[in-house]
Order: sequence, then structure tokens, then C-alpha cells
Amino acid sequence: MKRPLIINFKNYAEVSGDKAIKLAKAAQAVAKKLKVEIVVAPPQPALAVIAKSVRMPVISQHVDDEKVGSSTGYFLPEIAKSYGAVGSLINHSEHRMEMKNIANLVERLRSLRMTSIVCAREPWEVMEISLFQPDFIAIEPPELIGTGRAVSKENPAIITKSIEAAASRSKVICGAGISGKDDVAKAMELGSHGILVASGIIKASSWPAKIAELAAGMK
Ligand SMILES: O=C[C@H](O)COP(=O)(O)O
Repeated sequence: MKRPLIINFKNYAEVSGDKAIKLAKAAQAVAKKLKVEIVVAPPQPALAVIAKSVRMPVISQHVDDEKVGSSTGYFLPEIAKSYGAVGSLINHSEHRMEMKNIANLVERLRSLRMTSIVCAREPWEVMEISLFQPDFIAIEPPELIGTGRAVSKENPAIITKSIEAAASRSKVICGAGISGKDDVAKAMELGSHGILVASGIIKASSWPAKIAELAAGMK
């Protein structure tokens, strides 16, 4: 993964059932047409079917730092990989973890050759997390998530400060409120290595059109 546009489906009703496959296929078509690296993070129960339905990177929205074997209900990197996931988000603002679990999971994903994308709320967290050297750190101010007010415009300094805090140990991407081409372009201009987006796409009236719009901003 180099400069990904990551679409997190979260658990929005709009992507329940087969609609998740429809969204993944729309993303795949845009990725192919515009030659942009689009990555999808479907709801956990749809991960396997989506990994089988598309030829694009599919990642998990979360993994747990629990053992392979008797760990009922947890979702593990090893099992996610066996279903076709090539990486995982960790510590999303809506699914926070302890630092020690983040450290273990980054190492575990590394040893499985899976991409780790760890979310952070503040530049100081970016600094702490970067010491574990995940592939990516996604800076997301929680107050902007799902608002349609883009981090790149509302708080550009949090992106530049996070890039500085990561000190090249990890690539920094950003998300929260991204919903237009300009929001993406501004983030990339500020030095972001990619975008993490959910509602701006999921809630759009046309998925293909909105994905194409945001993908165009990556160029
Ligand atoms: O994982 C995605 C982020 O939380 C951003 O969500 P949003 O695009 O709905 O603001």
C-alpha cells in the first residue's frame, strides 16, 4: 500500500447485506478506471465474501489482541488473513485499545505481512504509536468524524503536526469529515499519504460518482 484511499464501511445500514458487495464493486471500478489505490474495510461479517468478490485490497476494521484458538467472538489477524484481509485498522476512535495491545497487534500484523493502519486522535498519540512503526497512522480528530467538515480544512495543523510527530517512522494518513475532492486534494497537499473516509461516501446519493470525485483528489 502506497497512497491509499481507504473506505471504511463502518456498520452503516446503507451497507448491510449485499449492499456491501455493491459498494466494494463500485470502488473497484473507480480504482481501475482512475488508477488510484482504493482499499475497502467492510463490516467484519462481510469481509470474506468481499475478499472473494473483488480484486482489490480488503482490510479489517479492527482486530483483537487475543489468542488463536479458544477466543470466542474475537476477531484475530491470523483469521482475518485466512479470509483474504491484507491488513487492518487498529484503535479506531470508535474502537479504542490500550497501547500495549496496539504494540502487540502491530508486531503481529508485521509478522503476518499484513498492513497495519493505527488510528490516533492527537499528534502526541501519533508520536507514541509511531514508536511501534506501523505502516500507517491515521490522524482523525473525533469531533469532526461524520460531520462533513473536513480535517484538512478545519484543522490542517493537526495533519502537519502529526507528520512531524511520526518523524518518518510511519506514513501519516488522515480522515474525518472528508466529503469532497478539495478536501482530499488539500490533505494530500499538506503531506498526507492517503485518506480514510466513511460517511462522505456511504451517505452519498451515488457511490460511483462520489468515489470517483474523491479519487480524483488523490492525483
Ligand atoms: O474511518 C473513517 C473515519 O472515522 C472518518 O469517518 P467520516 O468520513 O465519516 O468522517
